[in-house]
Amino acid sequence: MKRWLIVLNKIIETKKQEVANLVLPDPVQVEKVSFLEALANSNRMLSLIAEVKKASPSKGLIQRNFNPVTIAKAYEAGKADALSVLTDEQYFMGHRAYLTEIKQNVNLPVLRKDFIIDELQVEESARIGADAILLIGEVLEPVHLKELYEQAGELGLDCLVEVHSAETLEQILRVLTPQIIGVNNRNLRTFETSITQTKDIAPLIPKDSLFVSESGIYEYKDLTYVKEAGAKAVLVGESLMKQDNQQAAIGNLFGETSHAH
Ligand SMILES: O=P(O)(O)OC[C@@H](O)[C@@H](O)c1c[nH]c2ccccc12
Repeated sequence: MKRWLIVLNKIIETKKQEVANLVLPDPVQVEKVSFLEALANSNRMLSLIAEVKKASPSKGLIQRNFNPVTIAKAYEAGKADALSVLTDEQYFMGHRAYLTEIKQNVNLPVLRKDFIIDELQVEESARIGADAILLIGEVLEPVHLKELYEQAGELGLDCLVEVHSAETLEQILRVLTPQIIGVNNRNLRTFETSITQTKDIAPLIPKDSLFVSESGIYEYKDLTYVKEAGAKAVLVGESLMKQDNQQAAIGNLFGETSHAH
């Protein structure tokens, strides 16, 4: 078996251990900002969730001199609508402290990007200052996903419900109509990435759900492709992170003339 095929299973094993050892931090005092509203009210052709991501299992180290707050501020200056912050330590070199520090320094709503499998992590997300969490359809049983979704709602957190395949989305829609649905263009088991996934799944997205296209978006023509397919927002990490200046990187992606150097 190819090594990458077992990465997702390994990540979930790690998460189970983390949950078993999890000590809930004291809640931080930060201002809540609506993730959903920020995405619904963008001035751009597509709303942008810009991701603070140091490394990943598929790409390795993306940015060497990584300072999460500096990046988040540059994304804010570049007029991102929301941020996604990786908090997984072992596979993405993230940290929950990064999310808290960003919330203390930036006014954009922040999504906690991690592999959430347990109620305790939802509570933790609220305490560290997240405005939203990611729930992954390929990782959670639909009924459990719905429970976590409802718990998040009670804590004032929005959920980005992510799916890769049509089958997963169909199963989820039997029990829940998420307000925000993300199609991950990357298959988390093979790492194969193609934005055609967004177009293929688009007909299944309920009309009242905000449709996000995630991963593998590199240039302006990718934006027009997913917009054409019906997406209202994009989640972009690597292509912004690998450039020197994240503010300019947003301008480059959207084809705006940027004077930032
Ligand atoms: O770096 P990219 O290809 O622009 O992708 C960003 C984001 O979609 C990706 O990091 C992601 C989507 N779903 C995930 C689930 C877990 C970890 C990471 C992810």
